[in-house]
Amino acid sequence: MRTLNRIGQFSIRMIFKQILASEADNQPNSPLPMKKLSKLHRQIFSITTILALVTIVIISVCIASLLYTQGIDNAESVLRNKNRSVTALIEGYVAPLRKAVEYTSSPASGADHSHYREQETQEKILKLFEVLQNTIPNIHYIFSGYEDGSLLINNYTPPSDFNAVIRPWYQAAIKSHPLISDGVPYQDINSKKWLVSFGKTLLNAEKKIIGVISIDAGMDAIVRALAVKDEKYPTIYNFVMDTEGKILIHPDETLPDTLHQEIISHIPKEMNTSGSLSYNNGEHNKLAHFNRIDELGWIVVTEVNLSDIRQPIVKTIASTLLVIVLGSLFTTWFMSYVLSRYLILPLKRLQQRVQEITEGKDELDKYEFPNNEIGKISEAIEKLTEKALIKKNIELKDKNTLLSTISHTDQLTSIANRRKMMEVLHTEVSNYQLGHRPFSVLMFDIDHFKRVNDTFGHEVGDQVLRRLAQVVKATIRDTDTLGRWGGEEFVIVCPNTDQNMALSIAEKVFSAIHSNNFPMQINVTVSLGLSEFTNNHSLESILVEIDRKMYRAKQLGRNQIQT
Ligand SMILES: Nc1nc2c(ncn2[C@@H]2O[C@H](COP(=O)(O)OP(=O)(O)OP(=O)(O)O)[C@@H](O)[C@H]2O)c(=O)[nH]1
Repeated sequence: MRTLNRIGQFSIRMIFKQILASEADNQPNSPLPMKKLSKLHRQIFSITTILALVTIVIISVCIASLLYTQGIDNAESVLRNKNRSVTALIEGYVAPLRKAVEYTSSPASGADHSHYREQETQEKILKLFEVLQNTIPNIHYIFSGYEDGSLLINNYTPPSDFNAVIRPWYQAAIKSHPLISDGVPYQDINSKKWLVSFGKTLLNAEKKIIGVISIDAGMDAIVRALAVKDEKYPTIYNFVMDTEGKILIHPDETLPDTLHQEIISHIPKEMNTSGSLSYNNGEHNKLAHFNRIDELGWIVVTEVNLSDIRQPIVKTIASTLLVIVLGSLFTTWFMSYVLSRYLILPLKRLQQRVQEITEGKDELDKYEFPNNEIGKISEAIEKLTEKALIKKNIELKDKNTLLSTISHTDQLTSIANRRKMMEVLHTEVSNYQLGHRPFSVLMFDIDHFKRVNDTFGHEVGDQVLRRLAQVVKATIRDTDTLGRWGGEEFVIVCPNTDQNMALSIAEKVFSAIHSNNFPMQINVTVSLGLSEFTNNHSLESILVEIDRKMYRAKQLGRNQIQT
């Protein structure tokens, strides 16, 4: 049983492992590791497992009780059949003996026992005994005893003090008068063989008892019948007892005369009854079947240890339950697999893909949803989410671009504003520090711009600022950045540009401004300072330096470049 239990537990553990492992294996198109069970799967799995366990328990209890009842019924039927066959054999064995007793005791036999003292009668009786003994081979002795203590028997001379009247067979027959006595077992003094004796009273014409006729037969055949074993139930055991519960015949060598009161109390008193009973003989719980043969005063009992019956039943129950448990676990695993494959996996996949879409993953891995309602709904939801999100992403990107442009652009001139120019300057300083890439910074301010505003108005002033920005932007290289530093002040950042190249750019700017037609024919000039960034500079110091140079240009009469 223990081994069976261990095998059962091991198998159950293995199947549970398989069930959990199958979750990860069920992802044929899965690019993502799915080590954990999904919440939905866990819920479904626990519900199906609980249902399976409850079903297993209910089915197991039903099957176990059914198998147990059936096992006990089978054992009872085996006991009944065995008991019946032993009873029939005993009855068949003793029937001719009893018939012989009846015959020899009746006047119809031709032997008139009332004249047993006469020589002729004795000869007749002895002849009759001889014939019967030859006819029925089971007869060991056939003899008659008479009220005067004498004995009539072939081939035996009783001792001189022999008194038939006090012999047990004589007493038994007297006790049973007018019927044949019960079968009385006894051990023969000479052969030591166990014999059974049947006797009947002999009557004279006045119906007065004058003696007893007795037939003794060997019990070997009965003992052999009782000794028959059963392969299925090794402890099966037959015996014969009298109505007091005393064992008369059983298959052992000796005949114990122990009392079996515990059985007798269960056996009904009605004549010739049979049935089942269970009892404890002090050592074992027993199941038994009995058959009363009241004409013999015998009860034939066939008993077996209950443990003998229970053992095969328990084995059958255990193996049946193991099959049921394994079957149920396999069904649970299969249901889990099917649910996972066609219901939970697509939903989990949908959840991941929607998450990926919302997290902004550009390209989703290829995944084919199953061809069922869940698959179709999942596909539709995925597409819907994708569309909505792509639209939102585009809108957001546009807005971000716009925001970035606005935050880096000067509103009036549409060139870079001061914040943008600071970023450009920081980048150039970093590049310079990384690879000594030269760069130069130019700063210029419109001369007497206040007068423009004062003379032509602020609107014209704005137009001049816009035009100037256009002109300068068109003049410098694409790699150079022009920005409005503030008011009428502008900055140009020129990467890969040393002092000389910066001067030439400044001159080009000057020339472009001079040759340009500004609104209202205004003559626009600028004062410009420039510097190449060197190891001695920081961003702050170069800005201060070019500002000073620009100021000096103003001081020295404006419309000039200071390097
Ligand atoms: N129309 C217009 N005028 C501006 C703008 N920003 C600054 N200004 C004007 O630019 C003028 C600058 O004057 P100042 O700082 O005195 O310098 P300036 O008149 O150019 O003289 P110098 O720089 O010494 O040659 C002020 O009148 C400002 O109002 C702008 O965005 N639009």
